[in-house]
Amino acid sequence: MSEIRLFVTTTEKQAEAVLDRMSEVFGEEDYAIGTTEVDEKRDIWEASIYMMMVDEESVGERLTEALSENFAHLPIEREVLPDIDWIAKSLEGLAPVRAGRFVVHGSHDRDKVKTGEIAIEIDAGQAFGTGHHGTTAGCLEVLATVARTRTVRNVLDLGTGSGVLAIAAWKLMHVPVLATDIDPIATRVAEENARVNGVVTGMTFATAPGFHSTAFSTNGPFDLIIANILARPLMKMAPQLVANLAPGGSVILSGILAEQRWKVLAHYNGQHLRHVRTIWRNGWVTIHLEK
Ligand SMILES: C[S@@+](CC[C@H](N)C(=O)[O-])C[C@H]1O[C@@H](n2cnc3c(N)ncnc32)[C@H](O)[C@@H]1O
Repeated sequence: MSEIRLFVTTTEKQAEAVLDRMSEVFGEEDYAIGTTEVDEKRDIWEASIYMMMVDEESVGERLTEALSENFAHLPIEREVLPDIDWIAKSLEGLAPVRAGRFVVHGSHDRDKVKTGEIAIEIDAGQAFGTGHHGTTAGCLEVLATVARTRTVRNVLDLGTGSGVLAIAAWKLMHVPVLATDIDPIATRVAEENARVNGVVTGMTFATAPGFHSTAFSTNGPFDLIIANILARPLMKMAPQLVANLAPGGSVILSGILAEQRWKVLAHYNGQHLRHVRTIWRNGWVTIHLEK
């Protein structure tokens, strides 16, 4: 059965206000809600709620009612989230990607893994993260360095997508990993990918926008936090992210365009993190910071 996203498009400030209203009405129920940046320069954001098609009518009516007082001018839009097979088809045949000691490959390329490599099998699917994007590859490269040079007892992968980074961290360090995403489909795909990659224990999954879940206090604070999201939400989340970081812990940030890196660094320096290293891949930067 298809999954549906109902959303409104507005400014960041108003999207946050809509999100608060959605939390008041749907907060106790099992629907994922969240805001997403669409266009940073023009300040266009979406506030969304996700549900299965069977619940769409009742959620739609309650959402219309909830937004009627202060947000009636924002039309409620609808998206049917695409089926796995459709996306998988368009990405079939992708070649394996190598970063640090990792090789991320599809199931059709299992035989291309070389001795000594850490293989992560991810078939292109509904969640971001086949290793082909400069941000994912950048995170894998920095992750390998952090694992070699720092003591890491637990990891948070915020915005896990396909789960590729969480699986990489687990395979490399064999420590508990919390993998979260705002998108319930991603969380589900990540869990399935973890299973395919032989992760049997030690990995926890949660659907949550930002740090809005008890999973963070239950599993944290973390020695390593990886967040490959986008510059704007990363800047906004800086205080919460650092609050969930253990003393001496490392942060790997990505999803940042080269020209945005100074702003992001300024936000994290403001939270007393020290810049360790920045790497570039295809116009994207990945930043390693330390508490
Ligand atoms: C660029 S993808 C990264 C996926 C994977 N970690 C990787 O490196 O390939 C970003 C992911 O972050 C999730 N995301 C975006 N905003 C978020 C938020 N506020 N809280 C949690 N997850 C978020 C998206 O749903 C998406 O799966």
